Amino acid sequence: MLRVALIGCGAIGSSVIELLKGDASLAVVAVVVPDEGLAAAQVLLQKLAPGVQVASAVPASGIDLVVETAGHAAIEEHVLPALRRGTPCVVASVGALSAQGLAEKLEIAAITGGTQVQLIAGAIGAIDALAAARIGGLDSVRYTGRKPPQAWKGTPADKGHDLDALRGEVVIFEGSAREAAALYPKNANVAATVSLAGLGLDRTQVRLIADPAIDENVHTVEAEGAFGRFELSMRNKPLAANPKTSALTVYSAVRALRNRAAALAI
Ligand SMILES: NC(=O)C1=CN([C@@H]2O[C@H](COP(=O)(O)OP(=O)(O)OC[C@H]3O[C@@H](n4cnc5c(N)ncnc54)[C@H](OP(=O)(O)O)[C@@H]3O)[C@@H](O)[C@H]2O)C=CC1
Ligand SMILES: O=C([O-])CC(=O)C(=O)O
Repeated sequence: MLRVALIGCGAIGSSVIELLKGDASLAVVAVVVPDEGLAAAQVLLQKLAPGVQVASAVPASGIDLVVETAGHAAIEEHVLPALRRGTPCVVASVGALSAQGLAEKLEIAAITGGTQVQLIAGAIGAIDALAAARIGGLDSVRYTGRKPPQAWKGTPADKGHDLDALRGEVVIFEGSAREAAALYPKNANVAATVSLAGLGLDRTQVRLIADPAIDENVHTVEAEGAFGRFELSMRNKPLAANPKTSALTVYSAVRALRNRAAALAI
């Protein structure tokens, strides 16, 4: 049985706990939240997963696997120390790697601990195909993230647009994956994931769109290279608890955890 520490207990984290209930090969034994969120998390977890330890740091012992579902800041704060101690980590906030030097820090921490950090595919598919295509050489990769206006609230998109009054689609960002992930840390993790699997953070073109005509999170990837070309379009259902986040991200995290425990993984 793998003992899991979960960082973050919001929309993704609480759904992961629900899905892992009764799993014979994995048990969430600790949940890490910020100091100021400890009391609220304790109340929530008493109902959701009684007996789980609630803490403001990953316990230094008794943890076989860490999964981050918290946000960019949690990588420096919790993932790096866990890796240095030798605990493997699964990361959802892939956009954090848009900060200069963080990918290298993660690699060094994992090497120091003799372990591995895994970046999950999250809300997007075809990461395996893209990463394989990169080996033959890629010419161009374009990613478009299209979400309903409410998903862009609390982001820089608020400044230029009255999101409640949009009548048609608006391109709220156009630029590199690095800029997108840094400016939209809760909405452009997929941009970072696509870029890290493909042409890199600076050469991957990204467009982010607020579209009042949709109620799904629509992700499109167009890639071209020596392998040929592909176009992927995903229409993801958002989580009720957070319209910025697609439900598929939860399933992707659970898949990554179950694969760690499985004798045969796909
Ligand atoms: N790879 C992908 O495809 C996707 C990745 N994501 C990433 O997942 C993250 C979580 O998403 P979601 O669950 O919807 O977000 P929520 O805002 O619903 O939940 C975030 C949780 O993390 C906690 N938290 C925040 N900062 C820290 C920290 N430094 N240490 C520990 N806990 C922390 C929050 O606590 P409190 O409420 O007390 O602040 C809250 O419990 C997003 O921020 C995004 O980076 C999201 C969607 C897709
Ligand atoms: O969940 C999604 O649809 C994608 C998302 O928020 C992100 O890329 O950060």
